Amino acid sequence: MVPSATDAWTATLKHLREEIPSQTVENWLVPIDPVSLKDEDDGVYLILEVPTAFNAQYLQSRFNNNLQQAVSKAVGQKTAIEFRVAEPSSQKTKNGRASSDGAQQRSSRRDRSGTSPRSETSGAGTGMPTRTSASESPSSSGRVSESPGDSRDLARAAAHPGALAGDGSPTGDPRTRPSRTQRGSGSRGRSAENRRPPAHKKVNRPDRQRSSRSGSSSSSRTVSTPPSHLKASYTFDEFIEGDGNRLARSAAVAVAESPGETNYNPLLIYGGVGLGKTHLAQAIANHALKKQTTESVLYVSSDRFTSQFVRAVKNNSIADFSAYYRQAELLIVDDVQFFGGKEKTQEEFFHIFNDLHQHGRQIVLCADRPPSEIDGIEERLLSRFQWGLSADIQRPDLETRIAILQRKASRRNIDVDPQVVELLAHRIDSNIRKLEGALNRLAAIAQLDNETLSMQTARQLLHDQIDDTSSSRVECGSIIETVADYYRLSVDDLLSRSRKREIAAARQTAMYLCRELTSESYASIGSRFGGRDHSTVIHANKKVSDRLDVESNFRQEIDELKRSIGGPGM
Ligand SMILES: Nc1ncnc2c1ncn2[C@@H]1O[C@H](COP(=O)(O)OP(=O)(O)OP(=O)(O)O)[C@@H](O)[C@H]1O
Repeated sequence: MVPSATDAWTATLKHLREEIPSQTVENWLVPIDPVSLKDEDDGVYLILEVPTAFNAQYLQSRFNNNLQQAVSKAVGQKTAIEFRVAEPSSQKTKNGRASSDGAQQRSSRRDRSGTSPRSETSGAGTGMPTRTSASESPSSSGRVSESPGDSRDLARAAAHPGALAGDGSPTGDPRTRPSRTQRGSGSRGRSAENRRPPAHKKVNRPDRQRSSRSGSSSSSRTVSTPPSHLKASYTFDEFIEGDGNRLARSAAVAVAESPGETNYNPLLIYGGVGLGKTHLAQAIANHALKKQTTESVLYVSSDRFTSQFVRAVKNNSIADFSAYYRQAELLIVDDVQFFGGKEKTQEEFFHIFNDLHQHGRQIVLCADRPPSEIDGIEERLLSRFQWGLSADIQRPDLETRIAILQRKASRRNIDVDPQVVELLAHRIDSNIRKLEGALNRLAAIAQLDNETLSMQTARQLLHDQIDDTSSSRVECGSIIETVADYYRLSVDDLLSRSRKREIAAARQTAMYLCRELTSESYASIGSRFGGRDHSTVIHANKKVSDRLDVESNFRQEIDELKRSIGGPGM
């Protein structure tokens, strides 16, 4: 006769409190829910529900023996532990704290032994069986079904002070961290850690053993719900390739296929606002998780990383924080420019970066500008950002913008006239998010009116959009003045018939900006430029769009001009 799961767990906690620092018990063990205690043919099992896959891994790697001994003592006979990861709906927040965290963790384990997930191995030094189990059955590939953690992992790790304090070296220490599952049999290893192979070549590191992260020989598995805050739609398939993003995209695919094994480590993706950096970064994560090319992925924004770090400092739980990130096999940090000026956060990130990099873990970074232009980042960190591959994403050309719009429209079942797509793509060329927003708005209006998207509705929308976002309505007159001033020309020059190269170029720029920043039609803009025909304005618009696609200096000029002009979205 075995006791109830609750009684067994209460007694277990009592025993554990004698061996493990109380703060650690509070942080890592008290949140566990005893689900059931089963007396089965092959032994007794205590099934424990943990908030995240990370908790299960951590407990296994740190307290395997203590847990087994304490549980067996509490139950009065040899008892194995089975971890289950709570469904998100049943996940609780400790102390009523809302758990919304940006970090995300997923781990996967391969059942290299081919044994059933229920087969146990002896816990080290105890002779006791241990298993981490799940509600899923193993995949047919033989990989033991895997556990994407949820986004709350670090919140729990970092928000629970002292989880590691005083109980040994942090799990993040590479010397104590369990190594990774062996991927293949051969190890054509590099002889020196710092020797870098040519791009795309796989790096086989002798030090990269892929054994169970838990550090035990257990064929255990941990399963939880799918990653909650990676956008499922952010995949490579949904990312339209164009000249402006080809390099970044193919590097991202290479990294997702073989995290840590290409020369692109770190992979830094940079580019202007709304051009698809996050999409690409999350596509790496989604692909790696789907194809199981890695065992754990952490995706976090630099802001969240910073706030977690600050909280960890406050709670005296830096070791938790550090251990958490050092567990990642693929770490993606978005918007690293926001590390600027945050010295302590940078220092912590520097050490995490070094540790991960040294151990062949993949790092992906996103920034809204090239590393050399990121202010307030220490030189040593900046140079690491540029260690692997820096790939920029440029504004998509017209064809790419059209293809993106068509894809987005078809995914949302929006019936849209190709002419409307083209109109949108012409009008909004600097930010895909804006482009998508305009399409969505058009679709919503069309749905309300129960009609397909017509050119008229589209024009109206674009007109509205400019009015909505504009705090001060931009006039063609002020655009012409600003552009003339910027290029050290006179307004008369711009309005003249002069074909001098610099004047013609400035005039086209001014026409383009009039079209972009005001709601005026081509014809009306033409009339403002000394009574020119609307086809001249269309031509100017095209010329400028083409230059924007290929000339980065010119893009900067346009950005500066837009800032000087002010108006919508500036
Ligand atoms: N090449 C592309 N193909 C399909 N969709 C794209 C592409 N580029 C961007 N998008 C879409 O544009 C939107 C904005 O992209 P995303 O958030 O990745 O931009 P970002 O560069 O990270 O922006 P920010 O600098 O504001 O963080 C997303 O919905 C994304 O799917």
